[in-house]
Amino acid sequence: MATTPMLKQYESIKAKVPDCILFFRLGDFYEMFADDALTAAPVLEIALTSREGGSGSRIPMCGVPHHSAENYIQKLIAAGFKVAICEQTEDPQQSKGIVKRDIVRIVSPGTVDTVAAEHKNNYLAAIYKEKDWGLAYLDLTTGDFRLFQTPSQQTLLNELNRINPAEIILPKEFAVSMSKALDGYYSNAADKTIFSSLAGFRERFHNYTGLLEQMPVSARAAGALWNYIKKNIPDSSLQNVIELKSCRQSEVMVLDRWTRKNLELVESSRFGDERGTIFDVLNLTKTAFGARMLRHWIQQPLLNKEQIEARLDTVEELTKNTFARQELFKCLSHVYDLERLTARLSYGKASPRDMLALAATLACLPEVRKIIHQHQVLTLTKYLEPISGLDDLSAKLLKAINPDAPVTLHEGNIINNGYIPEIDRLRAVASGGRDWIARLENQEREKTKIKSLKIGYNKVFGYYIEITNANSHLVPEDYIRKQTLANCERYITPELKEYEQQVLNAQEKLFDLEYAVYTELKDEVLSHTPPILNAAQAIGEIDVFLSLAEAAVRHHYVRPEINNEGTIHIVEGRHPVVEQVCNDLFVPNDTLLTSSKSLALITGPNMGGKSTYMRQVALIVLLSQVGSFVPAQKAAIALRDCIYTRVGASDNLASGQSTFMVEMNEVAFILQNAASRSLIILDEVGRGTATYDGLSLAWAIVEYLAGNPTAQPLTLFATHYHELTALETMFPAVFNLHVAVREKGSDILFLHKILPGKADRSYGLHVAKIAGLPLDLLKRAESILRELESLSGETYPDKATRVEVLQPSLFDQEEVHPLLKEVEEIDLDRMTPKQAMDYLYDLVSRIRSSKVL
Ligand SMILES: Nc1ncnc2c1ncn2[C@@H]1O[C@H](COP(=O)(O)OP(=O)(O)OP(=O)(O)O)[C@@H](O)[C@H]1O
Repeated sequence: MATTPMLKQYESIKAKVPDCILFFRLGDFYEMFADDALTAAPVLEIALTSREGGSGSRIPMCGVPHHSAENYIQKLIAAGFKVAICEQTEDPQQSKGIVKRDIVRIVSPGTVDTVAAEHKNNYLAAIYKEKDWGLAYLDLTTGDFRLFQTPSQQTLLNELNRINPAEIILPKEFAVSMSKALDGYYSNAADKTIFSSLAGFRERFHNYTGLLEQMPVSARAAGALWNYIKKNIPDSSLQNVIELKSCRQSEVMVLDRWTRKNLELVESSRFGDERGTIFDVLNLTKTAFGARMLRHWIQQPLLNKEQIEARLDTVEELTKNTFARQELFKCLSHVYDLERLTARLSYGKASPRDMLALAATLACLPEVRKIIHQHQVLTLTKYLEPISGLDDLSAKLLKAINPDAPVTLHEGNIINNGYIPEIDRLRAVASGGRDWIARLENQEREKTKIKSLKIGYNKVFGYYIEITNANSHLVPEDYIRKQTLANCERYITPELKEYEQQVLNAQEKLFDLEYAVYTELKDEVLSHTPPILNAAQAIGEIDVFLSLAEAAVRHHYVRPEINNEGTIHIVEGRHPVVEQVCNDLFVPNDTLLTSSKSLALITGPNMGGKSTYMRQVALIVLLSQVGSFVPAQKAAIALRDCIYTRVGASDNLASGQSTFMVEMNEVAFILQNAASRSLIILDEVGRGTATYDGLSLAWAIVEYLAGNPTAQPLTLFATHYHELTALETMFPAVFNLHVAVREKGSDILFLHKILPGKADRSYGLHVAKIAGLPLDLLKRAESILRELESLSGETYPDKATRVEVLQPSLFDQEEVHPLLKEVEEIDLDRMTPKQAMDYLYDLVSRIRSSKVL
């Protein structure tokens, strides 16, 4: 129990935020005490000390400097803590007794004002449930605020998965029932009252009454979200949040979370980040907000043909107008993150440098307009208006703010000379004062004949004259002694003090005036928030179009033709990501899916390229609906409402589901939701269970998809169950494709070419050989394979597949070539480098002349 008044004050404040680490402001530091200190010190890697807690006890303590607190706060947030910031709420010099302190802000993952990932949004989400599910999410660092409402919990989870919120608020009563579904998210159970007192929110968004009435459950979630922010960041004006948007499912393509994951749209399974994704290939944007917008576009392809064609028109024009594209790109590379700068301004966190960045960005807008005009980029003319009207503001800021302004606000040097006459005058007095002091120093040296006489300054005594003890006998009588040090004395004179007062007064007035002028400028910028955010939106879109056009040119993409006839016809299609790693070796493939031939069954060896092919088709369709050009020689794309994929094995052991269970869940979801305007990719469905169970399921799934006369989605189905190929003769919609391989002795060569008809075999054992399984094991596997095939042969729908297997053994031990033997026996340690080189030349020439190796 603390007994000092300060620690008592600490305890009473800490009691208000038991779930937070309390940053308690003491002078220039934020201190943490007791359990908070014990928890935070190791996370922040700072020293743990202790402080007198009264009655001889000591309390653990650690602290961080206030000017670098942001980094430490971020570290604690990243480690899963919430941080409450407690400031001194009165001037310590004016206060009697203990300084008043209070909590000014509670920082949690969804309410941080700085985020490291510039390409990603940082959403705070709230969920509410009545009959429907309501979702609202807001990125405080960009002002993006959206509503989403759906009757299906699965769809809600899907949307959550897409936006990947940093934090979720939900009413306490759902917290338990939702805990499994929200596993992996940072969630906060809140009191129901914050979901019901919506007056403040409704007042702020009174222009959106219609939307709020259409989406009443999401409106509640949005209101709760608003209340939560107002409570946790009471002094934020939130002026950067000006718009409320709705996310309507009917306007964008449905991509469930498995599809987004399987197609590696914005996050790859290999790296867990954007490397190796479709976003990575297309993202040539120059601005952070352009990159964030592209991320959204890729995850939300459009459904409306006119909108898609309009985007394609813009991309096409920019691919053709190379000069305009390059000029615009050059211009946008000087653009800073307008959305996040505006957000920082509205939190009162913007430094003069942020204002300069904003001004420099706005100063690029006339140039963008000029390029659009000069190069007659017709599809971009609609952006001219939103990027106009801010020139005066940027000119004013650039005139007002010193390009070398410091990060801090209270030490002057913010405002340029020549902007405000009074600032110039005060600055002249303050710096003239320094010249005057230098003159006085010389004058006093001459007068006293003390060469070492110095005039110095410190915060306690102000200006003083310092004289070493050796010269003390020369000190004039009018000097007033102020301080005695080991080898000198410090004096003042009335003249010095009088001038000091003038200088200090001028400096103080200067700093205050500079701060006031800066605040005025800041308020003026804030009053322009809506046009600035509109300009950001326009520049973001231009940036995305430039990026799509540049990617199209660099990677040789073509404009897809969008149709409503239900036909996907791709000539020489490529996988946009795999082709990047294969360079010129990628083998393009054709695709033709129509309403009468809607289900392609693809067989062929492991490693043949089946998955790559199916994903490539899905990605080409998706990119077309994003409004991007596509990797193909020609592409006619039937508009799709949704793409479903079930690719490869995945498990969700954390939620207690086995691999097979997850697979069946995903397939069930697809079958329940697929309709004629869906594209379905199924890769080796059924392989997670016993062979016959798997085969029967796969068979029945194909029948289900191909046999429905009213709703036949376009489907690509890859399988190792060769028996399924017989379905081609039973269902008119089904047709077989296979991946070509060439056999070369006991080896196989993957041609990665998709051809009509079925594959004759799987080559699984060949692939295992390539992977390096022991030869003895492979031989044994081969004999088991033959045995099994002869046993089960009669049950195969098509026996032809079996005959081919009866061929000479693949895995007989090969005779070792004499050259290899010779090389193996060389003793390299006994050779000089010259001998080794000669030997190598000889070896190469023998190999070249030999046909054997
Ligand atoms: N069209 C292509 N051109 C060049 N290389 C390709 C092509 N398609 C696939 N590949 C290469 O082959 C590898 C295997 O492809 P993929 O995973 O698609 O085979 P698969 O037939 O689905 O195999 P499995 O049946 O074992 O899942 C890929 O990693 C890629 O490097």
